[in-house]
Amino acid sequence: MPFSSSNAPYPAAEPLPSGNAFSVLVVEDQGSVRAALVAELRRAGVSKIFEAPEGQAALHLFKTHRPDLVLLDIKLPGQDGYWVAQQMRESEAGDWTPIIFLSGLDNELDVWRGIEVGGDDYLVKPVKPIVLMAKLRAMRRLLDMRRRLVLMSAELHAANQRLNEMVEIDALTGLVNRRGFDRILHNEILAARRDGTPLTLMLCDLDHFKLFNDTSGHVQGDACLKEVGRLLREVCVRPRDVASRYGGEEFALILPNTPRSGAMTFARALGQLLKVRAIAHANSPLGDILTLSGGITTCVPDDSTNAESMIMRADQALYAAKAQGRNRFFSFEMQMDTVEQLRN
Ligand SMILES: Nc1nc2c(ncn2[C@@H]2O[C@H](COP(=O)(O)OP(=O)(O)OP(=O)(O)O)[C@@H](O)[C@H]2O)c(=O)[nH]1
Repeated sequence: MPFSSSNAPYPAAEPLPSGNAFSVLVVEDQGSVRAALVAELRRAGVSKIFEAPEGQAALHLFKTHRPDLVLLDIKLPGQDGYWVAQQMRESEAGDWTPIIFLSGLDNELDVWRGIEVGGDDYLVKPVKPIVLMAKLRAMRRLLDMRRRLVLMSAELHAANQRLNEMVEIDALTGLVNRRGFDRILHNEILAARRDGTPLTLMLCDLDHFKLFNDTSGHVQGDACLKEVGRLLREVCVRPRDVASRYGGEEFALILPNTPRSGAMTFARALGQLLKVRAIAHANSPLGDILTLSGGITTCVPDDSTNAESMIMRADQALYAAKAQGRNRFFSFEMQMDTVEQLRN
């Protein structure tokens, strides 16, 4: 008798909790045993049941329908249940479907081998309906728990990504903040070193911005910074150009694959755009509109180049631009060339 009907000492097998549909693949070569299992599963409320008499058909059904649980006989014509279980596990790639082995063999070595090849439990035939139901319930509980975990982990991953984006964005201007700037500059130095291409870093500082705040107030000052942010985003037309807010009224532009001449053209275009936009700066000693000064450094990075050294050079050039009267851009390397020429 393949399926035990005597369950007198046990309470009646209760159906599975209703809710999400639950599907089971029954792999059993003996038609009568299979029919008995299927009938019992139906009684238990299993909504979808797939049947296979041997391994290849079972694998095909498994891959096509991805059932929630597999009841798998060990002795099958052709490849045995151990092999089938192994193939199922390999085809899942990170996923998990509970597999319960069914066999008339009740020796411990079979249990060990079944679990070893990826089985989750083992039932000795004839199977009592109440035991089958208990196992189904337990597996379903595990499956539900796993699905919740997978969902939670996907949500956590998405939240982490959002958080990462948020912490690299400056709240006022919407530009990349200092943290993002540090990361991107570091990566671009590595990329430019690898590709042997010129990288430009430009530090820009608004001229007499303290005066702007003192005259127009902080709210207007903030609006002005926002407008400058928009403008910088506009001039960064290449996909890898990055405009960032480096500090209070300081901005930094990372311009990959941009040589010295290109950097100067870029700086001129930026100055021109700022002039056209004509943001009022009533008390500026330089005129009645907002201006900025910039320090530029350009290099094909070598092993000694790092973010600190590039920032230092751009900062030095910016200092010179301020000292020479503001509303201008200085290139660190061009200054060096000039110093070199004066020495000769
Ligand atoms: N409204 C506003 N002002 C800011 C913000 N961050 C920095 N500032 C102001 O920017 C001003 C910078 O002043 P300074 O460093 O003296 O520079 P400056 O007046 O622009 O003079 P130069 O750079 O030498 O031309 C200060 O008044 C800061 O308070 C901000 O987020 N909002």
